[in-house]
Amino acid sequence: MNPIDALRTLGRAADVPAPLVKVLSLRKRFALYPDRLLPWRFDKHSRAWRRQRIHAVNGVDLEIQRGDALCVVGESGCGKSTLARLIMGLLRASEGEVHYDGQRIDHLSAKQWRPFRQRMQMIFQNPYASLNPRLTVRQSLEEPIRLHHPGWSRSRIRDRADSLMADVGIDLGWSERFAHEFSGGQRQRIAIARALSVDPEFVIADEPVSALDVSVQAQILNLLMNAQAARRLTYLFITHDLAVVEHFATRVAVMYLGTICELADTDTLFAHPRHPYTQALLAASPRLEDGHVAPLRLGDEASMPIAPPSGCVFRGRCPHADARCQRENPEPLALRGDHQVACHAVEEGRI
Ligand SMILES: Nc1ncnc2c1ncn2[C@@H]1O[C@H](COP(=O)(O)OP(=O)(O)OP(=O)(O)O)[C@@H](O)[C@H]1O
Repeated sequence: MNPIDALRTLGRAADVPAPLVKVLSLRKRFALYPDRLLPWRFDKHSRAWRRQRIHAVNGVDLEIQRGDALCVVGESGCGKSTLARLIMGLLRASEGEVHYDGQRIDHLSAKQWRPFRQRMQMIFQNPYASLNPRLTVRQSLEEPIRLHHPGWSRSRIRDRADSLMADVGIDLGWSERFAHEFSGGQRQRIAIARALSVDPEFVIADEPVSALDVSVQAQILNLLMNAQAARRLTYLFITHDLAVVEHFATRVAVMYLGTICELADTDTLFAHPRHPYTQALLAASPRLEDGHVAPLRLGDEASMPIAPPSGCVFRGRCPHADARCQRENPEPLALRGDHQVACHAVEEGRI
């Protein structure tokens, strides 16, 4: 049985509700030099010519249940945004599958994607990415409503835009202004209103507050949390800020070099992190000055997504790595409840 079929069987056997989003063995490789004809390099270890590619997402399995606020954390370049774009159909996967509400969506055409565009929306770090500078706020909000509800009257569309502005705290008197006339926080409110305008059920927010002042960040996070409660949304939330994770997430996936090394509900992850990388991340976070997690220094030999090493991708920086870690890629190990960790040292009880 191939690994994807094995995962499917596992999913059916478990007595849990069907996930809203399911990702199976997902991989995305980018050409390193897309403009070069021969992006090959001689690998002296395997004594073979290898095509140089960036392994941005390198075998991710993930389930998101309805009502989850799943935060994906990890350092810059570990593949968080690529994972989000693959799920949203903005990028084609090199391998693996994405399922939404029981239907496979990773291979659909643009036309087949259309109903999912209404159900799945994305909020970006830079709201300019989703706001057309030539449209007023009202036009920005009315455009997607009109597109997804072609039968609606002008007054109904207008009423919906008004109520969205009220929901996100944008004064109705400003509805004829353009995006550049607003502050960063207000622009993000408009981008959120635009994403919510089509009544999605699943929202991916890619670092939605990291470009904002700290004082504004909490307001936007509260807005997103209130929207989740009022509209029964499911979130995939990408961030590198652990304070945001603790405030916002119901579950956390920790990513390292294209793979998920640990996944748990938020309380468990902060109270009992098991993967050495998660422990290092938490130790580096100011909130843990009370010595809750022993500080852990990482080795320097960070691996590159261009040539991920054999075995565990974290082994070059891990103080617990041994010969098995060099050889074998660790599979996710189920601990208590929903807690999963991919680490040989944890599996063998060495840490
Ligand atoms: N279109 C692309 N072409 C080539 N390489 C890409 C492309 N998009 C992403 N990458 C590479 O893939 C890897 C993962 O990038 P990605 O943006 O997903 O990481 P990230 O964790 O979201 O980082 P950050 O937090 O800095 O946004 C990086 O090495 C990046 O340079």
